[in-house]
Amino acid sequence: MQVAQCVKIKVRQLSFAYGDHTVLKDLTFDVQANTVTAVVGPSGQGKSTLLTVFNRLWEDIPHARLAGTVRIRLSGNERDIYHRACSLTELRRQVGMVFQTPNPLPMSIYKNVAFPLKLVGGSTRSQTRDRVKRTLRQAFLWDEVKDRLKDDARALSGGQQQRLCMARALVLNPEVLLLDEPTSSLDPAATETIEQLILSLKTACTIVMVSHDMAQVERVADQWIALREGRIVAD
Ligand SMILES: Nc1ncnc2c1ncn2[C@@H]1O[C@H](COP(=O)(O)OP(=O)(O)OP(=O)(O)O)[C@@H](O)[C@H]1O
Repeated sequence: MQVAQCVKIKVRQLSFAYGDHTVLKDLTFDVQANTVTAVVGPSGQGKSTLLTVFNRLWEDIPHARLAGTVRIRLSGNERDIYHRACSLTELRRQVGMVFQTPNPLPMSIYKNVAFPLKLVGGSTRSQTRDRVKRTLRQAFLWDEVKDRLKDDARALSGGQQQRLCMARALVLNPEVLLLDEPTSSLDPAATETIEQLILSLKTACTIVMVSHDMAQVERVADQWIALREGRIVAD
């Protein structure tokens, strides 16, 4: 059966500047739902900046400004994420992010994944337990940590820490997952596991990832956006 494609993210005439340094210039593109889109290009071209546009993470940076529109289909409705009616808390729940260097919180493996649920509130202890277990399975980590859930998360290997961070981002069921060079600090085996994980997550969410590694992009991405001097180029 053919699954109808729908547009998840609609970017129109997006420009972005830090003070008088314009980093993104007049970008227009769509991201289809349940796909992996890679953002590629040389260093300093605005790839990480573009990711932060999708969850408004840049907004506290002094003198940073954005023009154009970014619409994301969330809970079935297309939303202008910069409209004042769009709640930042809700946006951040639905658009998760994982960074280049794994950043586990200084607490147990279990508590790392349970943390966002605790912040949001409303889950019983057994609901939290079930959700943490399900998410650790989804992040390909359960079998490796099920007997040491109370251990400090910082004792895990780099690859395990990154999968834990993916689990922490996934536990609230985000519709969009932003990954900023998620494997750049990992060895080839850990990288392969994360790539398998990314592919498996396509059924659950739409992924936008920054990568410097074109071989990786070929392996995991359905489309890519190449940035050069702030514009999209066709390579
Ligand atoms: N908070 C900030 N304030 C001012 N300028 C910034 C800020 N963050 C990034 N920049 C500048 O914006 C430009 C784009 O940075 P960005 O990190 O988005 O690029 P990138 O393509 O992700 O780079 P890399 O591949 O090296 O991570 C760079 O010139 C950078 O110095």
